[in-house]
Amino acid sequence: MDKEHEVLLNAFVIAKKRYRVFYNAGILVWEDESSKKAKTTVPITDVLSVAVSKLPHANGKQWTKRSKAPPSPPSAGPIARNEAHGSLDSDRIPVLSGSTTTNTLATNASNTIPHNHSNRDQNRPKNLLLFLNPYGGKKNALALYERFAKPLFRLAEVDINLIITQRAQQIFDIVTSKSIALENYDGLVCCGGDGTFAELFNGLVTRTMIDRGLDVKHPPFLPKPNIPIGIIPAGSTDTVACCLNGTTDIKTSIIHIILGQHSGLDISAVYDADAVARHDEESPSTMGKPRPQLLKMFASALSYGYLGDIAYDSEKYRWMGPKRYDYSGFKKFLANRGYNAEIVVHLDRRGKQDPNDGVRCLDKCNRCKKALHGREDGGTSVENDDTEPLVVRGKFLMVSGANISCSCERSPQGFSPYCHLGDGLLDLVLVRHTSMFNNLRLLLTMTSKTKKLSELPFVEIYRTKEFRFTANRQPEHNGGEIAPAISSETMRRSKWNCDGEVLLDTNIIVESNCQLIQVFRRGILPSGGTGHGGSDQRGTSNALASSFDSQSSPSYNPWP
Ligand SMILES: Nc1ncnc2c1ncn2[C@@H]1O[C@H](COP(=O)(O)OP(=O)(O)OP(=O)(O)O)[C@@H](O)[C@H]1O
Repeated sequence: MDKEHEVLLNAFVIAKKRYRVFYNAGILVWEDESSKKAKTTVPITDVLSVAVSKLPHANGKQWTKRSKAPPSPPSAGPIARNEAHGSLDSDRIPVLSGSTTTNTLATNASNTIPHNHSNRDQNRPKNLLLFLNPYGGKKNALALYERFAKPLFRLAEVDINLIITQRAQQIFDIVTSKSIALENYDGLVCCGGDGTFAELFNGLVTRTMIDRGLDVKHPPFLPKPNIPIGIIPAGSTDTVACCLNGTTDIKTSIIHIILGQHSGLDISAVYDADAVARHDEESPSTMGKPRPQLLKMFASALSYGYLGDIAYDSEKYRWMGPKRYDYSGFKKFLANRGYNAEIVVHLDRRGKQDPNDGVRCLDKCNRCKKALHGREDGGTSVENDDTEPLVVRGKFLMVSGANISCSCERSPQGFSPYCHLGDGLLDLVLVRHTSMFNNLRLLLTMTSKTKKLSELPFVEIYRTKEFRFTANRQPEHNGGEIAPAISSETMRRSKWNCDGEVLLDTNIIVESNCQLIQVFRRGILPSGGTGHGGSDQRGTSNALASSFDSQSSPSYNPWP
């Protein structure tokens, strides 16, 4: 740093030690004068808010104290602050369980939200629509919001319109309701788990299809929404938040939302493979390739077999909270069920898409950057169909499509640690049905900090843009002959676990969509240095959460 350009901002004493704060070349520096090496630096762009303190310190120990109460939210206008509704939270918008909309939301372009953001000229979100799921995780999302999110949003003068959901699917219904003018918001945010986030982006992509006049059941393509979304983790697993930020720390996510940087996240779409077949048979002369029926989109993982069974079974025990996954997981582990299936996966002909290449998706990831601009590592367009199909058949304990690595607190390496957030590809993870002993190895590997699933001999991982899954079918009757009896064991089918929610359609096609949505986040820095997505190191978030009071101990959640 050039001393000449240093601007002293303040000097003060805490517990007989002298400190000074100065500004230099875009960096704020807090320095202990007795030991010039003891410095804390913050880029000016990372400062959330500046408050002038009129009360230096009453007892000589505390340096600053906010001199005034947090700014009261700006006057309401048509976005009513709901004291009138008896709400405890002045930002809260009440909704009934049957609601798909509410007349207190921004419903058309003229109902713009008044702002009072004189001290911010950066490109940060000024008003957000925030959906909170009070039902997921440990059912403490509202308490977490009140404790961590609300003060930070107030500090940063971000207007929040809060909707506390009253039922499942309500976020989807509200976001897809045309009567709400989403363009009046700088972002849509949810506070909940992976299922809540899934409702939000499924709703937003569907809304974008509706706005563009596309057929939402058989879309010719998935359009990119132009509004960023964010997640404040308050679920059971919080895999998405963990992969986006390198941590499930709630303050880190909130600060990333406030700072407003966003980047592209791949979204994988699940189509009904049977609906395609029927469509083809009915209209063989149809011009062009008929599109299969879109069932759902996912951001973390889609799993058939073991994890599908757990998702289905554990819903019955939701009252147990996150422990339900342990309980159902144990039951399904003992059952050791295998499922017959055929998977057709499209692989890069040149073998350049290696899911075990050791390259993690970190800050300024080259792979994701190139994918967005139509090129992947090999220098050719990802969109180019330079792939060949590989057919894999057998009996599987589990078949999973990982849209992201799926690393989380319970499973530090996730399904596939080198899966990228924005390269337009997903990792197909096939776990063969074997012995109970191998299942135990699988579980130990899944929860290990260092071991990877790819190291197990009964696990195969393929990187692909799409795959087709067909559960074992009853052989067709041949010329009136009676087909040989097939055991119920052979014909058994599982369910799909799609971002933690159950999907009942079995035969599906899965396709990744490169950076379909924009999410509030910053790149994850490699731990122990800087780098651009090229090293096999666990990342750490580069947010400033550590400067705030610490959250209650992180929950170590099971990993379905
Ligand atoms: N008010 C509500 N009542 C009942 N269900 C709700 C309500 N609001 C949202 N939901 C549903 O709750 C389900 C679970 O939410 P979510 O996935 O966020 O929590 P979780 O399953 O505990 O966490 P994770 O997915 O991270 O493991 C979602 O499918 C969502 O649709």
